[in-house]
Amino acid sequence: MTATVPVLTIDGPSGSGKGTISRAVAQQLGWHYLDSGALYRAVGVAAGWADLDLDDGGALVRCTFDTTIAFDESGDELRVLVNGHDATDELRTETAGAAASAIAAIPEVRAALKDRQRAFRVAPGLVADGRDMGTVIFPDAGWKVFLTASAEERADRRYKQLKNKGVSVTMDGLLREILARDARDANRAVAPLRPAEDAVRIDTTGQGIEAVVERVLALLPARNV
Ligand SMILES: Nc1ncnc2c1ncn2[C@@H]1O[C@H](COP(=O)(O)OP(=O)(O)OP(=O)(O)O)[C@@H](O)[C@H]1O
Ligand SMILES: Nc1ccn([C@H]2C[C@H](O)[C@@H](COP(=O)(O)O)O2)c(=O)n1
Repeated sequence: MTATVPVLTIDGPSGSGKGTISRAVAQQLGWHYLDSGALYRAVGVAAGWADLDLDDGGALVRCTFDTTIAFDESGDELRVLVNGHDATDELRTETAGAAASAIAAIPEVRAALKDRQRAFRVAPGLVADGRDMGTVIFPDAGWKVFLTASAEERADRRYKQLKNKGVSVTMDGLLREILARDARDANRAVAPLRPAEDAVRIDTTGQGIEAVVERVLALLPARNV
């Protein structure tokens, strides 16, 4: 019975630290981890490979059904295979993020990915990160967190992350992209980015990663629930 498997959801805007915090918390708990954004990014990348138009909703829905997405957790880093190809690095680009955000506004795409996300709810537990984990995918989750940080700090985090990878970017450009993605994710008609009513909101502006991990872990009364 999957509904009895405990779930912690961590939603929030781009760069709020969802992935970093979720992975660390899942590791400490020994739980599984769902990076739901990777599914939307994978469809975006597959659509790019097939040269699909991001305005062609029908083709994007078919692409969602046709795209195979597999997570390989055997190494140090989580690898994502899209249609059998390791697309991990391509998935993390700003282009893939923007495509994912556009595709994610199509209700049929969201519906097609629902069961794939719920299938991650496997014992001993799941930490799920995204935009609608607490509101739509796992509304019965035992713990819900909504992470935020100022747009400037999120752009700064992304700047440092990309610079470390040798990617040439500007702060102004990143800030613009973050604000545009926030607006698209929060204003779409279906499953918009917003905190669940019962989510604990944590503003991570000026807070280090370890402090945020501890705050999230402290929400779970017994850490081996
Ligand atoms: N509390 C924090 N303080 C400082 N840096 C952080 C913090 N949380 C995350 N970071 C850093 O910010 C960058 C972005 O974090 P992360 O990828 O986890 O964000 P995200 O919310 O999952 O973003 P996206 O939705 O775009 O995938 C990473 O380089 C990460 O190390
Ligand atoms: N649960 C989710 C997860 C992601 N998306 C969309 C919107 C995001 O801008 C894009 C990329 O997500 P990220 O990898 O940055 O977390 O995918 C969504 O609509 N719902």
